[in-house]
Amino acid sequence: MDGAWSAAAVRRAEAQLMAQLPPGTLMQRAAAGLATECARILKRRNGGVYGTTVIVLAGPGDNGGDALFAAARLARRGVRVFAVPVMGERVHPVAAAALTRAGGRLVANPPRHCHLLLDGVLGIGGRPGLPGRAIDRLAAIDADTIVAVDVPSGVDVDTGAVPASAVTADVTVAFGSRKPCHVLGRAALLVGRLVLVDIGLGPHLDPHPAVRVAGDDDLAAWWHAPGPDDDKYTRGVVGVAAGSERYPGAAVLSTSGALAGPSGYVRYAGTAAEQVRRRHPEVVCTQEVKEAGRVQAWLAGPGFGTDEAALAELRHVLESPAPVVLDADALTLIGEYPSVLSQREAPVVLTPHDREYERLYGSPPAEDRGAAAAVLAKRLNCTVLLKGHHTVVASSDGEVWANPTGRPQLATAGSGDVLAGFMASLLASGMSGVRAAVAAAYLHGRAGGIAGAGHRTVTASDIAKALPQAVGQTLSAADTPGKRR
Ligand SMILES: NC(=O)C1=CN([C@@H]2O[C@H](COP(=O)(O)OP(=O)(O)OC[C@H]3O[C@@H](n4cnc5c(N)ncnc54)[C@H](OP(=O)(O)O)[C@@H]3O)[C@@H](O)[C@H]2O)[C@@H](O)CC1
Ligand SMILES: [K+]
Repeated sequence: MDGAWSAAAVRRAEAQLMAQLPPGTLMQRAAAGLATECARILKRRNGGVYGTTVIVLAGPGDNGGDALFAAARLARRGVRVFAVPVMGERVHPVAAAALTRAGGRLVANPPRHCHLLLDGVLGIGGRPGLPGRAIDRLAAIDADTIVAVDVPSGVDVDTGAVPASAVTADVTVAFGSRKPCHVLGRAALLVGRLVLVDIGLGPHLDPHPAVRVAGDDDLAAWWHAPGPDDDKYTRGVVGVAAGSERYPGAAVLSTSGALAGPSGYVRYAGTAAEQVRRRHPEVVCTQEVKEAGRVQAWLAGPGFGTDEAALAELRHVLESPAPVVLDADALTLIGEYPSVLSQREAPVVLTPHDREYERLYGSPPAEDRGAAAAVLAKRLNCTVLLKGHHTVVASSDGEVWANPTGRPQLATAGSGDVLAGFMASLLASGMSGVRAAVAAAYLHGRAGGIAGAGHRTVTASDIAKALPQAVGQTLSAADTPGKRR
């Protein structure tokens, strides 16, 4: 498991490491990594480094220091460097002197165009918002590529909120570890491509990051691969209570998601049985939840309706001792009748988008989306998957996960139905609520990437079809592909 560490946690690790090293070593490691990435970009876009133009927006702290030292390295390779102090004359004095010695210039008025702009205004010491001069300069300079140093300046580093002006980067070169702003909220949209430079901080970082980020190895370790003694029942039976006469497609799509998961058997209960049977002959269909027989996990909600019949079916699902995923209309019903959840002891995963969150919580999610998911999870004693361009999962005891695989193509009608069905299958196979939510978001995002490769347009059915390939790619990429049950 990887993660993102808060500014305070990074500073604690930095202090431990710095105590073992000569002064300035970490900044030189950071600057070397940054200069290497900049040179790579300049070479790719311009065929070479020599003769290109780089402008540095330099703030008053060490973030500006990193940028100036990196720019000095580039100046020594023949780059024309112009550094603009954006907080009066306050710049890192040693780094500024190094740049001048290397042939770079500190100027108030840089050229209007550059091949690469280095955003060294604010790093982990920055408060949200940009100094006025940085805003003016950003507006006046036409840069082919903007590279943010450590974080895009102006964002709230620890929450990913962007309450005021901030830099929009093409590439962010981060030192030592990810920070929450790289993976959460609107800030994550400003990061561009994230490049991590190892400066030796790893062994000194707290083992519990502020935000967790799953990878292929986690997914493979959590995945329940069938063993020789398994049958369709022991692999887990998943029940899907979804769809209605008006919205039969939701039933078809959520069963498609469930069929792509690791469980061995999918039951469908609802009024769209005919459509489900026609599309998926392997699904066993009944009209009502209480006729469905035993399952190891339920999904309730997609296309379900919010009338009395739907509420009665939801109550039947929640009476079951199996874990449940509640999605779409089930969330609206929970918002209206919160007491239906109060007797629940088995795990519940809720999958709200922002409007559904508001129905459940009473106000829209805060810009700190990790905290927003965590407060709802705590209040309702559930796992919460808060959908967005960077989906977040929170457990009721405050664990927060950011999904690294999402992409805008996933915002298509029915995509959430597929996600919810797939997640229910993971739960039925024996995964915990949090892991099922994290794994489902991860693989669904990857499936969206496969389905949308080459800028193809993507439908929810395409995502469902791509899920088995996403599972295959993820398990094959990991060191230990799936554990035996
Ligand atoms: N940690 C590590 O392991 C390593 C860290 N390294 C680097 O150090 C960076 C952190 O540097 P840092 O601590 O000097 O803080 P930084 O972000 O440059 O700015 C603080 C200054 O900005 C000011 N200021 C703040 N907000 C403002 C605002 N909104 N508008 C205007 N001004 C504002 C604030 O002034 P104040 O207002 O508080 O007087 C203060 O002077 C880190 O991101 C990384 O790049 C690497 O070199 C090596 C390893
Ligand atoms: K920055």
